[in-house]
Amino acid sequence: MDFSEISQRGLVLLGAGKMGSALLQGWLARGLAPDAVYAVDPHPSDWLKAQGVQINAPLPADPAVVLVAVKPQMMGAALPQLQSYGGGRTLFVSVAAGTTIAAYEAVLGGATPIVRSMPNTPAAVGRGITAIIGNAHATAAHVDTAEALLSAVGQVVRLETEAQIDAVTAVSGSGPAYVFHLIEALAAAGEAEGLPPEMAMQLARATIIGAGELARQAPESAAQLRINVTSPGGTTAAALEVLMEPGTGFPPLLKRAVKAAADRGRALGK
Ligand SMILES: NC(=O)C1=CN([C@@H]2O[C@H](COP(=O)(O)OP(=O)(O)OC[C@H]3O[C@@H](n4cnc5c(N)ncnc54)[C@H](OP(=O)(O)O)[C@@H]3O)[C@@H](O)[C@H]2O)C=CC1
Ligand SMILES: O=C(O)[C@@H]1CCC=N1
Repeated sequence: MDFSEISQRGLVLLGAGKMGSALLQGWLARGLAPDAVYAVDPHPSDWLKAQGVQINAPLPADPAVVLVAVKPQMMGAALPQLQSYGGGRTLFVSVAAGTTIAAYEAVLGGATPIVRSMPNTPAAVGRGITAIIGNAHATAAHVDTAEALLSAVGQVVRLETEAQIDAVTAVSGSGPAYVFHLIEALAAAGEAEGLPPEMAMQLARATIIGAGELARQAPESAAQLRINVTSPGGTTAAALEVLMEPGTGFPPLLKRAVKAAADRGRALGK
């Protein structure tokens, strides 16, 4: 990405926790000058302090971008300090779950260019996926800038409507937690079948990583990759009979889980 405008005008990073830091790491790796970044965070981490960015310093008058990465619950306290940037040349990019574009516009003014996004934590290793949607005042160039910033940590998809973001949050935003829980549950099941705990965890972790990498590289669909593991009358078929059981298997369970997450996202937005 060409960071020249951000280098000249600066980027304010509001909240340098897990997500803010993952993004910052991606930008710095792509060549953004550290001193163009103004991080605002009440408790800067040692990692942040070592990056050479400005931390809780006086903010620039006309930053190119404000990236909002505080928890939705902190938004009410955090956002008003940036109100003076509203309605001007500054692009706001939000990664917060549940905070709507309308909520930003209520604080910053309707004429503010805003891109709402939903990334996920694999961004920390450059393998995230982020969905983005701009408000009426976000030009194509603004959305391109947001996409460039977010693609520093992985893939980016563009949404057609803001309403889709609650489903995105429930699938890919929260999704890494489901996969980590799958590792935990698979390891525990291996222990129950007699494996030592450490070995069960090693096997479960390597299996999720290996299957994920195969899903990334292989041209086949996920369904075909599943079929490739499944010998007729074999062990996988026995397990899949349980996991694909109507009413109790993975599909209805994940449907309930994803719906709960999407409902929570919608509730946070009220
Ligand atoms: N974690 C995830 O998987 C994902 C998170 N998100 C979204 O990203 C946002 C951040 O989440 P995450 O990084 O996990 O949370 P973190 O708690 O790790 O980061 C939030 C940071 O904001 C800081 N903070 C609190 N109050 C203020 C303030 N007034 N001004 C500036 N900074 C402040 C916090 O400091 P302190 O801890 O000291 O209070 C913390 O360092 C959330 O809105 C979440 O919805 C989106 C996608 C995925
Ligand atoms: O749990 C949350 O609310 C955030 C949003 C997606 C992942 N973490």
